Amino acid sequence: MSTFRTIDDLPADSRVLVRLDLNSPIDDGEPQDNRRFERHAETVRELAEAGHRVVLMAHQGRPGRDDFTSLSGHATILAEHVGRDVAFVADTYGDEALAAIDALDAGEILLLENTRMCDDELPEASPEDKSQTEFVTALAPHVDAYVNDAYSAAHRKHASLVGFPLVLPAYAGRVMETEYEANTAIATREFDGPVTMVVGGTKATDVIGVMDALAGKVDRFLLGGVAGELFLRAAGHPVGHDVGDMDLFDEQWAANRELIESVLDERGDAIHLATDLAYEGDDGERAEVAVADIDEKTEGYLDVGSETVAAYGPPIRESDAVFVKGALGVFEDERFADGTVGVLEAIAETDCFSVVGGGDTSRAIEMYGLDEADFSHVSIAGGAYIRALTGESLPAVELLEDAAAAE
Ligand SMILES: Nc1ncnc2c1ncn2[C@@H]1O[C@H](COP(=O)(O)OP(=O)(O)O)[C@@H](O)[C@H]1O
Ligand SMILES: O=C(OP(=O)(O)O)[C@H](O)COP(=O)(O)O
Repeated sequence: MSTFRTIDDLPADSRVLVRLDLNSPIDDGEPQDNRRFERHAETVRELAEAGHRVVLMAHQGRPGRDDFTSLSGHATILAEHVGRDVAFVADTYGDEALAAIDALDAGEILLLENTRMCDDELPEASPEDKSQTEFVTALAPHVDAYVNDAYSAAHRKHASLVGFPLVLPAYAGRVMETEYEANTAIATREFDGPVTMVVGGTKATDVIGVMDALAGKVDRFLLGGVAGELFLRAAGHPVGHDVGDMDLFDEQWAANRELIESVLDERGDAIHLATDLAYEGDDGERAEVAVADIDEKTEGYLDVGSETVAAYGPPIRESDAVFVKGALGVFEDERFADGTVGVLEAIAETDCFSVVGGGDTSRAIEMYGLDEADFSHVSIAGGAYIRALTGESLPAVELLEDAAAAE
């Protein structure tokens, strides 16, 4: 269990500054509703119903990228989930923001503008340095307490995450509590039987490092997605090359080749690779090929094949714990969802401890009519989740623990 102070410990009638992670897919300039809104709404509603004055901070995208937008649309979506008005002010810590904070009544909710629109937020620096930025010194006197609910951003040393806990009493929100407990389970929990990790997705560079770090804790890895093809390539199969204007494989192969080869060499018996792959045939339908029959890379493979899906079922059913990071195929296209849905269905049928992580992968659960209740935890974190799996501590989480210990 964590040693946080939680929102249960807040003094009555507090003016609270709450850090959420509402970072979302942006389509046509508009944020798309997703699990992050639904989960954070619980913390926000509880604070407002308790009579606190609630000031929210969050980020969206990064300067220079297409997904770097204002949070005004986020306020609308969040309000629907909370069931209360969420006011928005297009300012981070200037006079307009401070006046709006001061004007809040008990139970009212205000969302400030994208924290990354303020220069003090982004460069990573120590909590001490961040606590002395104008962003933090301007906002802190206008509130009584700081609540961090943004577990999924807790690996970043940004002002809104690490600056405030040094100058305000700091508490964990409900999402922080539940994500922390479930995601650190693999580092702290002992399992009686085998532990399996399903590894896929596109961010191979992230997960291959995690596979190496978890080698002593995970009994078997079931591979698919981009990482799966890179391991097949290391095993001598001509797959895992970029076709056309793809940019998923070659760069990640160059960056990780040595690590992949050494993980395969040392832990080969624990690593299950696809024996067949799926691609788009000439008729536009799903086609499959046995890996052993692939002589040269001409196709872009978009899923593991049906023989592989069938082979991944038994190890999942025998497991005491299963952790998923990344999809086994391009599940957004129904033709290539078999691998991802197949492993999620196998997990849902067992009563093992299971965590499904990653914003993208977890979307497959509702897309294909699976029941979230059949998994122990569906995480809204990606980068923070895989760091936690290795036992790496997250700076913003550490500060909450320090705040509780110093009480
Ligand atoms: N073979 C593949 N080729 C291209 N994309 C893939 C492949 N397999 C899986 N994907 C994509 O990986 C995405 C999820 O990857 P990633 O971002 O690493 O995971 P998450 O967001 O769950 O943390 C999915 O949206 C899926 O379309
Ligand atoms: O969405 C996030 O991370 P994730 O994609 O790893 O889940 C967090 O909001 C962190 O965002 P960042 O990776 O732009 O710092």
